Amino acid sequence: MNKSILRIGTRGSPLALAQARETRDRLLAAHGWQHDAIEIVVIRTTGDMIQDRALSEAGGKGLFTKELDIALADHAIDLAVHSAKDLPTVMPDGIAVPGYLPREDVRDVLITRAGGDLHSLPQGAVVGSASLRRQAQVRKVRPDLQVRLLRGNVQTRLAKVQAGDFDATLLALAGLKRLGLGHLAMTILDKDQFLPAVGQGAVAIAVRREDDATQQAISLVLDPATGSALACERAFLTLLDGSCRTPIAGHAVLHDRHLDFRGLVLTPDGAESVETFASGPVGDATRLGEEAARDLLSRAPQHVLAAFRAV
Ligand SMILES: NCc1[nH]cc(CCC(=O)O)c1CC(=O)O
Repeated sequence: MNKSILRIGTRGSPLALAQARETRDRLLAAHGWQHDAIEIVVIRTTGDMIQDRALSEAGGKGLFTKELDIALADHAIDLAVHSAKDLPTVMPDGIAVPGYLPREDVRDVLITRAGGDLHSLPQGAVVGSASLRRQAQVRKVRPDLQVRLLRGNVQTRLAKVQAGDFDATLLALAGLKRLGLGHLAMTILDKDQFLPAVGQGAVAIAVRREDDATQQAISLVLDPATGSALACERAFLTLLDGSCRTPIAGHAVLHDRHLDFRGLVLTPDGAESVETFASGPVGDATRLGEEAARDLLSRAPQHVLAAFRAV
């Protein structure tokens, strides 16, 4: 056997490392390989170095993937593991995303010191989030709350709530579970009231487009149901999202061979929102997401879409 069969590239955050290890462990189990057949290579990205402003202002999602794309192209790694939520809709030339690990729970959770849901927070309480989608959905439910920028990895955000700098924050349940923090005190937010981000809870694997050997090797751990849901969600986002400056949510669920998709755009203050639904056979995943996006573009008022048109 070769000394190191596959090299997995990842960011160095605890969540990124957990996702890379899950990918490694699934590959080792699926192939019956020895532990040393896969090496994890940590790569620092521009997104990891920016802590002081919203990433949407600093240049968007590619900030978390660029250095990993370069490492793939340079043959420094064979696959890169990403949170699907942080993946740009268009990958650079030569890089492909053949699929995803089985999806974790897609829901958001609310973390507070006292426990409880958004309605239980006192008037004017301070909620921290870096996500325009979460900020807008919080303001929609509770316009009286103060929503402030809170960046950093999951542990940093939890610590800021614990320290009293913020009364609450919102996080993906998937990330907490993958970090082994699924037992923390939290309130799980209903998907109908708090629609997740496109790709939330899914781990994407990127490879060199021409690297058939690696694509063959990872095919054993990819989940087709997650792939179909993500094809629909990402088609929706691709037509709508020129930037990540617009609060946007979208989620597809597969029942048997049938996909149900729901999409949402909001104004940043949450005062207005437009929703869309699409449903059809799983083979039409991409078309369903595109149809949902066109429906929103045709029905949403001009000012709600202003951020899309600006780019
Ligand atoms: N933008 C950061 C990010 N990217 C993916 C996750 C969580 C894991 C997931 O959604 O799969 C998080 C943290 C969070 O939103 O709580």
